[in-house]
Amino acid sequence: MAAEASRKELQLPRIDFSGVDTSAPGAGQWASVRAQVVDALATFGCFDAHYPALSPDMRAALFDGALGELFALPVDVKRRNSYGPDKPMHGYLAGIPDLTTAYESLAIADRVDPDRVRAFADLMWPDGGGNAGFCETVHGAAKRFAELEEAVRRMLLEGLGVAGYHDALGESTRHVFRMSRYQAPGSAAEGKGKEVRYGTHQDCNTLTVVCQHQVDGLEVQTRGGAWILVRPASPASVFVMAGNALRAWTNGRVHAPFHRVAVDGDVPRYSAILFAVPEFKIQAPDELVDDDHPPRFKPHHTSDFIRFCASQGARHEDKLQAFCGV
Ligand SMILES: O=C(O)CCC(=O)C(=O)O
Ligand SMILES: [Fe+2]
Repeated sequence: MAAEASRKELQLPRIDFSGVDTSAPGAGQWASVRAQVVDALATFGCFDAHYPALSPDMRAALFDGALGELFALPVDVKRRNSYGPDKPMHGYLAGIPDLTTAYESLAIADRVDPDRVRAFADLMWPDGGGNAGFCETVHGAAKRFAELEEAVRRMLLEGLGVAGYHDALGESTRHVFRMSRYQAPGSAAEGKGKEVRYGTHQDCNTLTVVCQHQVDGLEVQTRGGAWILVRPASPASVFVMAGNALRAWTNGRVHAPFHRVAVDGDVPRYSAILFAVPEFKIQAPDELVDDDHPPRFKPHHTSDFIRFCASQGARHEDKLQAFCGV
């Protein structure tokens, strides 16, 4: 019995979005997928999404083309990707004490529209004629990530009986598209083992959509404390995770899992991630607060919480609770 329970816990939910048209909420398999989404986010705070709308061609162009070109740029060029000291965790990241090692990433912030992607490319390739191929690839892929994020958010709010908030939240949600590279430690033959490249943390935002390319490495901790390696269920998989902003806004209905990235072998790992960052005040709606669900977190702004988290480094502790727990 106990063995059965632990086996069950060690399987992360897998949800098939091939029957969902993100531009037609309610149609097709929407209702049955919604039930799975609500259950997965409440229980695990994450799930594998089979999402063929992000096609093999798009993935190949993104990872084999655009990201390779981007990371080949000199570090001083990549450092131009900054949104200022007031917005830590938004632009170029590398070697953050206690958090990342042998890792670097760049991010396009605020929206994933063509203008933002072009502005980013102009910064990286000022003499390169704007790098139209990069822009088309990155915008096309990021849009698909954003469509899935919006559909998942809508499903969750519908499932919790608070769908009326969806449009207002969407209007003040920004998307940050982050492209990451994790250096390979070296092969076992050279005596190298697994190394943590991004330390244990919970995301600060509402929802995160991660696409790992070829090399796995994302590990998620269950509520019970077990660590699970996220293995994409299919080549069309992406991974969806809830962050502390969604946990707080839902008054704890949604779980925000601790996760980390550890890699081994001699092939670098690349991932592309879309973070949905709320600009609205994080305050659980009245419908989600009652005698059975007393308020768990004080109202706050995510930008303040992000600054708090950035000042703490990677520590395996409940930062949301420390920041605004009731
Ligand atoms: O690269 C990944 O798979 C996830 C990295 C991560 O957890 C993050 O950037 O917050
Ligand atoms: Fe994360």
